[in-house]
Amino acid sequence: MHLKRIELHGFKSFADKSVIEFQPGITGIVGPNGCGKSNISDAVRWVLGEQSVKSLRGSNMADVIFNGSEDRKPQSLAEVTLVFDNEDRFMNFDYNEVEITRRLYRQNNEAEYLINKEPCRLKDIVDLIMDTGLGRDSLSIISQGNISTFADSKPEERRGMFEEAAGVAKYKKRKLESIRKLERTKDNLDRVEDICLELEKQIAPLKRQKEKAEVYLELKDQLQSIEVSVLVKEIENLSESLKDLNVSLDFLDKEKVTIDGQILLNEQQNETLKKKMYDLDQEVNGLQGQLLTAMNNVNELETQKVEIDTNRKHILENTDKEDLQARIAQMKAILQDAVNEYNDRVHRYNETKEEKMDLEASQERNRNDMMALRQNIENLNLQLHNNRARKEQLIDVVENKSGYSYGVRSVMKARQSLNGIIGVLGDLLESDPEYELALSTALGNAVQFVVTKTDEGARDAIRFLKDNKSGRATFLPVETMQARRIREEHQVVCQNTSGYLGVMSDFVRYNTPIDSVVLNQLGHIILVDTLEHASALSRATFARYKVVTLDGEVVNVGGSLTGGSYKQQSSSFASKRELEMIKEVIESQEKEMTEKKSKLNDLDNMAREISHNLLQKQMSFAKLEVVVTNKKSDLQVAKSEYENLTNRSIELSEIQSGAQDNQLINELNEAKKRRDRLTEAIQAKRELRMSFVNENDKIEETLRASRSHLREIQSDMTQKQIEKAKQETELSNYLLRLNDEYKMTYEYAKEELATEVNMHEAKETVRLLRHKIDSLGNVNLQAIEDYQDVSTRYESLNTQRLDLISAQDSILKAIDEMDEIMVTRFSETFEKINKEFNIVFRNLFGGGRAELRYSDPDNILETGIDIDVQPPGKAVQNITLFSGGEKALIAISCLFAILRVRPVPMCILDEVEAALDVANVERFAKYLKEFSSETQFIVVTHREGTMEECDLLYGATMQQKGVTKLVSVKLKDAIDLAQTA
Ligand SMILES: Nc1ncnc2c1ncn2[C@@H]1O[C@H](COP(=O)(O)OP(=O)(O)OP(=O)(O)O)[C@@H](O)[C@H]1O
Repeated sequence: MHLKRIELHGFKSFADKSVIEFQPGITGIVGPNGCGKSNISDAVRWVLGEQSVKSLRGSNMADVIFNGSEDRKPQSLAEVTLVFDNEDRFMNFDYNEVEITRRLYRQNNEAEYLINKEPCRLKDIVDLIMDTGLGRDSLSIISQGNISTFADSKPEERRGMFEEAAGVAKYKKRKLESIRKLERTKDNLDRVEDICLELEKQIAPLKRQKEKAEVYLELKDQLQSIEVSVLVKEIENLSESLKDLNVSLDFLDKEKVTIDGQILLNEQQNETLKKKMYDLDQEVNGLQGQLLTAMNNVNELETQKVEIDTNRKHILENTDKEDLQARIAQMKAILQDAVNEYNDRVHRYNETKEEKMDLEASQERNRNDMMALRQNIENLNLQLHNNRARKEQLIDVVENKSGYSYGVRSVMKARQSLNGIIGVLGDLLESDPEYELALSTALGNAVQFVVTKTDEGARDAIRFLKDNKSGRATFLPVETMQARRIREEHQVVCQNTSGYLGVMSDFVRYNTPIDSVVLNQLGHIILVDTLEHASALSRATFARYKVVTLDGEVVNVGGSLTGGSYKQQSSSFASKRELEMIKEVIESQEKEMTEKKSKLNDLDNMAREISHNLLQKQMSFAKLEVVVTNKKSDLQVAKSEYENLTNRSIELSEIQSGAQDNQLINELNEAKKRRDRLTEAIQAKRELRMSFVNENDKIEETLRASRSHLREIQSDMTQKQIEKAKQETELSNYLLRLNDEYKMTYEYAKEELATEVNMHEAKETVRLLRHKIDSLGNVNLQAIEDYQDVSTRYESLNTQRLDLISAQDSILKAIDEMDEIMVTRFSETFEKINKEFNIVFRNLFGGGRAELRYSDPDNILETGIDIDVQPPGKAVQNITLFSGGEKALIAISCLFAILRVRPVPMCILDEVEAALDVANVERFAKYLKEFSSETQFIVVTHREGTMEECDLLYGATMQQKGVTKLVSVKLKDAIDLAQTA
């Protein structure tokens, strides 16, 4: 068996589909670093089932898929196929050629495995190659890394290689499977034993319960056969008795209804009588009330009569009629006086009240006026204060020239000592307010120019400023200043231009003779109304003149424009005018203030007067209130006395005429008649009521008899109903027992089972049976069934348990056998390899000796492998103590020793000889050659010595960046290629 070819597509740097053909013997793969040589051994390893991404030099499995290069996009799938020649059936597979394929998709990380293009599982591939020596731990793929770590590995890590060589891997795998099976069997056995134990615990009590239940059922059968008959008989007897009871109850019920009716009738009669008696009582009460009133009336009238008689006698004896009339007349006059006085005081009272209210209103008005006036004065005061402050500011500007420059102020201060100073131009000129802004604009800085009479005066002043370091100023000497004017032709143009108002010098007034100065400064400046007109006029006069507007905008000579808003009106003309104005305002405000203060004084005096008057009025009003009350009471006394006297006069007249007497006697007779009528009516009603009382007594008698009879009937009925309820309960209990205990109806029991029994004996038997059943205690009828179930289950599980024990024994036996085989095979192979190792070592090292050792000789199944070597001329040392090259050579010795004992069909050696010196490389290559008749070698190498022994050489290149391409090369080219590495 040998590897015929590898087909790669999308695997690592093999982006394109590549087919690498191999043949028996040694195939060398050479090429520069990083060109993808080792990716070939990765590909073989991957197809043979490698699952460790670390072994494949990646961080996850998708790293094996071509992930793109500068010019190539990544691939979505990696696929590698190994094609083996199997004509010798070395692989246990009945085909001459065996293709093993592995694929991996990037998108879902899904893997696919195929054997001869048929999908299969990874396990199938692993099983297929298991006995071929191509397994994971075999020597089929050995890299430089394996070689260098061989020496430094722990003894246990080296064991895999020896196991593979001894062919114990499959036993190991089987043993592992057996152990797993054993564990599963043990688990099952434990589970079954647990259940058995549980069931054993249940069986004994269940058996006891079952036996008890069977006794119970037996007794229950006996009981049923007797008790059913007893119950049927009882039910029959009770049914008969209940029938009789129902008949008696019906009869009693009817009788009760009759008596109830009678009682109801009597009660209604009684009620009617009572109602009548009640009505009569009400009527009698009413009549008695009337009688009482009538009797009182009679008494009163009789008393009056006695009083009248006594009074008449007294009056007639004591009263003088003429004297009475004189007193009435006198009293009438007093009364009239009292009325007049009262009315007079009331009138005065009302008048005073109105005056008081008027005064209060005046006081309120006065208060409000004063308050308003005070507020007014305060406001005026504030304005005055502000205006005075502003006046001070303006005086400072206008009179103290604070707005002027230091030089101008110095000159003006010293004007008396200087020669011919007329004044500051701004102070000398005046204009109407509407032209002030324009004038100020027209003058500009010239407003501060100092006008002198002569040139000499100006020079003197300049000298003065200079000498005293008092600033600078500009001087306009009247004597030398030249007038400047608008040319005539331009004057014509101006007059024909709209908005033209005149030449600025025409809009100023001045008292001193300074014509030349005024014309010099203003005679050539034109005044117009608006900026538009100013621009038009400037254009019309070729921008020769300065044109100003009323708002202070300017079109300068040459045509430039100046304008905008002023922060505040600050021209000296305006200040002067404002100062005059503010002085007038202050004067008028001061006058107004004096007037207002005097008015406030008047109001204050008035307030005092009102307060005084109001106090007077309040006091008068309080006095009058008392007087009116007194007068009113005097009037009432006089009135009452007058009325008494007039009443007495009328009374006297009536007594004398006798009218009063006759009327009283008539009234008394009428009252007596009424009293007698009422007494008769009351008597009649009382008699009628008596007859009702007698009738009522009779009905009550009947009622008492009826109620007593009714009570007897009710008591009888209650007895019978209790008896009936008792029997019904018994009956339903019997029926229930039939139903509950024997699951049958009364009809069924009577028809099918009941027999004639001696009730006494039967009841005794029932009692005894029941006693026996009760003494059984709790009975679990389910136990019979449960016992059956549990014991059947127990038997089945017990059988399973025995089967599992026997299976466990078999597995243990098989494991022991496998262990035995593995120990034998391993130790035999180990001994052979050990022998060969010594020989190969001596050949490669040119002498010395080497030995393999078990690290744990007592446990051959798990022992690690230690190596002791003694190169020629050196002491025995452990492998870890040698140089890199020596370690590699020892590892290679071991490799060849294993190959001698257990040749593998194919072996990939990836730069294993890289660390050897030239002489050792040659020895290594010779060994390869020696083994190549039995083993196919694929050698990734950079070493010439190795290349020389190769039967076929491939050069790996990356003509396209990042993509590996393999081409067949001659030895010379191969050496060149390796040298570019
Ligand atoms: N998934 C991948 N896609 C594309 N290129 C990959 C992928 N995995 C590895 N490579 C490339 O493979 C190259 C390494 O290949 P390899 O290790 O086989 O080189 P080498 O010829 O054995 O080098 P040396 O002689 O140095 O051992 C690197 O260039 C790496 O970029």
